Amino acid sequence: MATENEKVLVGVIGGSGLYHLDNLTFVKTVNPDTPWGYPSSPITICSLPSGSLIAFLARHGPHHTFSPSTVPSRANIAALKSIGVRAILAFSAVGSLREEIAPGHFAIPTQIIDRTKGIRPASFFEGTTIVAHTAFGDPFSVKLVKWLEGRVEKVLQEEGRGVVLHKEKCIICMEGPQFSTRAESIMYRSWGGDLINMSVLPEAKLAREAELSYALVATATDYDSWRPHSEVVTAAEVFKTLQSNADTARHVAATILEELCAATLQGDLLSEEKGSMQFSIMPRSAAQKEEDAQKLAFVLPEYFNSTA
Ligand SMILES: CSC[C@H]1O[C@H](OP(=O)(O)O)[C@H](O)[C@@H]1O
Ligand SMILES: Nc1ncnc2[nH]cnc12
Repeated sequence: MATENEKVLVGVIGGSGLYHLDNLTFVKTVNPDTPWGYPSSPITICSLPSGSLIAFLARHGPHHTFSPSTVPSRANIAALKSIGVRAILAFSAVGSLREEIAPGHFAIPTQIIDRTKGIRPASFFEGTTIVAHTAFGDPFSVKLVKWLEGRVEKVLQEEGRGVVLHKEKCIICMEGPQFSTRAESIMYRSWGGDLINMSVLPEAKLAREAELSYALVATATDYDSWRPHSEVVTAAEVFKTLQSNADTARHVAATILEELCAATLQGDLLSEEKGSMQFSIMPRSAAQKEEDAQKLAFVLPEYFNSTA
């Protein structure tokens, strides 16, 4: 029986350039076989100085072999939940759609515009006989975002490299793998987009379905392609800031994870998501297949009793 300290309540998802964390003691790796397959990388369990455990998962795999469209997000989220994770701190390399968000700056978005093309499985209920409609008006955990804003800003200020944190921003999630055209980039700005990436969806949707608190720390690598007299975004441009952003992200994680584990253990950050699916799942009918309920029990044991 795991003690409170041994529970892995916090998961970190690393994006492009962020394939490991620093200043943690390696405990073990686990690779849960979920009804949606294996996660993109084995999950590394590490301990913090207090003994609290965290789980780290590389979104694109340890050797970056999954493109944004092929990341097995259902397996990733289900695997994290299955080992006890309740709150996810995700990192992502993003393009900036605003002059004031310079490459090297960080942002914690509060809204998302979905420009993926429907080719990524985006629901645990997809392909089953069970229907659910999940609230997603606030796509990130409001409490976790608020909790992070002050802390991440403080770490960045103390670090002294002038990394600015932007708050209350809207992120466009595009399909990729190609970057946007100039016309698309300009259109996204007119829609109110501030940031752009290829990875926050369906990750955030699935975290919500799994009743996990989820927030994103977006690390700006480029200005995308909207600036009239500038070059368009290229991978080479992104790579210029990817490494230093990842170093800063590791520093942020190393500084706040201890307190994040404690807050998660106390349940302070989880109250919005916990129980949120109760009225999202359409009432049981005889037409719902038992095998589907068993599959969903892996990620939502609260509502589906597994008889497997
Ligand atoms: C390497 S540029 C495009 C790529 O970078 C971002 O990945 P992640 O969100 O995992 O950091 C972006 O979403 C694209 O997937
Ligand atoms: N400009 C951009 N568009 C989409 N995803 C990105 N990730 C980093 N920069 C990006």
